[in-house]
Amino acid sequence: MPNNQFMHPRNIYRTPPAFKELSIKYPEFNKYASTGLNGKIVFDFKNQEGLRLLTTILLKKDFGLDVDLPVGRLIPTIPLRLNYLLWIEDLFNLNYDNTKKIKGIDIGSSCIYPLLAAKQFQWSMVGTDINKEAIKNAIKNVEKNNLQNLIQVLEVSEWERLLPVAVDEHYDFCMCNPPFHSYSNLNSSDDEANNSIGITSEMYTIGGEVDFVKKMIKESEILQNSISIYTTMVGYKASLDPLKNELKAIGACSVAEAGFYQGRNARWGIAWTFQSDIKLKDFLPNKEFQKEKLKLRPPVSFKIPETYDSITALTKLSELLVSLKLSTAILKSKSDENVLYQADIQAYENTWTHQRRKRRMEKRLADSKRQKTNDNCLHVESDEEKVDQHLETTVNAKRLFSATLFFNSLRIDLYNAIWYNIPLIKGKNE
Ligand SMILES: C[S@@+](CC[C@H](N)C(=O)[O-])C[C@H]1O[C@@H](n2cnc3c(N)ncnc32)[C@H](O)[C@@H]1O
Repeated sequence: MPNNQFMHPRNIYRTPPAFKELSIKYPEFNKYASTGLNGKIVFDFKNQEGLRLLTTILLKKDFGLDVDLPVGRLIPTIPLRLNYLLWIEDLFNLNYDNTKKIKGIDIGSSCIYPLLAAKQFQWSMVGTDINKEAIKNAIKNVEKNNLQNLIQVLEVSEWERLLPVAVDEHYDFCMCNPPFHSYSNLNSSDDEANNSIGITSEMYTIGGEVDFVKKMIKESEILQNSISIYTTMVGYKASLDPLKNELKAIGACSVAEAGFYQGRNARWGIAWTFQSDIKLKDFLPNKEFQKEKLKLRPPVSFKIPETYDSITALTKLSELLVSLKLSTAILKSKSDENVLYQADIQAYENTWTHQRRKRRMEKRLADSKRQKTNDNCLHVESDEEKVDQHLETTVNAKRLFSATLFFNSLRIDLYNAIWYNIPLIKGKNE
């Protein structure tokens, strides 16, 4: 699973679940799994029924929680829930010793956060929701797990976030996984909204998550120290800036942010406090990784046509780098006879986004020309396309990169960006 190295260091799902073990222990799991040619169990993550089953199995196996996840409702991905909870735990570790009894509020609760928080950390939680069905399911799951002593479930009105719960009582924290999307996106082309599974009130709210959290911020301004640490998750990174501006405007003492990465999915967190004695800390594993990325990113290899000698391969690759406007500084080491070519590559602008589409268009054009001229170099283009695809996926977040390219008649290593395998065929120029 990509992105797992960005999970919270204490997240048990940094090591993906052992599907083989699950398939033996839970025979019903096999309905959604198959054995690949390499003997590995492949799970169908796109199947909602399968995903629901996997989530219930993991909750049982890893947390001793017996949870009913109703059909048609949001299926809570546990690695994400843990990433968020573990960041909150980090914030407590910064401020309190581990004997402190923690009391928190979860706004918008199918009860997954309170269940995990109570079971894993023994925090006592109040879970609120506006949806009667969600409340009913939450209560059922709390009772099923005998956690009534730690979890209370409350129905609240759509217009409120924290006030009804925290007005007369102090809480150590609050958390929230708000409906991300705005009703104006209902039936729109927003992929994120369209791909989410759940009922409308789980996913949509007036003004989207920014307005939802702004209301929470407004209430926090009234409540001040009634809650020591306010936190929320957001589904869009772009929501962080308007929320941080809002927090600045109301004079929050300190603000921190977090990145929750799991599988191919990312979410963000924001925390604030009005207490000057409370310390907050960012959790931005991706940013840390950006600093370290040149050391960490594993190379990816691509085969190039067997008919290429190393000079041809190098020429093709150089053409590609030039077309991507990458600056290439040749660093050929004279001392090492095996090194034919060594270069330092820098990107100053994002020229690779949509390269695949551009290539496809160019290929189509070239194909139609080729039909006329009966040219036979189709193979070469498709390999270049592969390199493009890789560059596109590797550096897709408009991330500029620097890479070192070595060429020694065996392979070209674009360290941290690409690993280009060159077969050992000596050309007549070598
Ligand atoms: C994205 S779901 C999150 C559910 C659960 N916390 C999770 O992480 O799986 C958002 C939830 O917020 C609830 N909700 C919407 N407006 C609310 C409000 N004003 N107060 C409390 N809950 C609300 C919805 O009914 C829904 O259950």
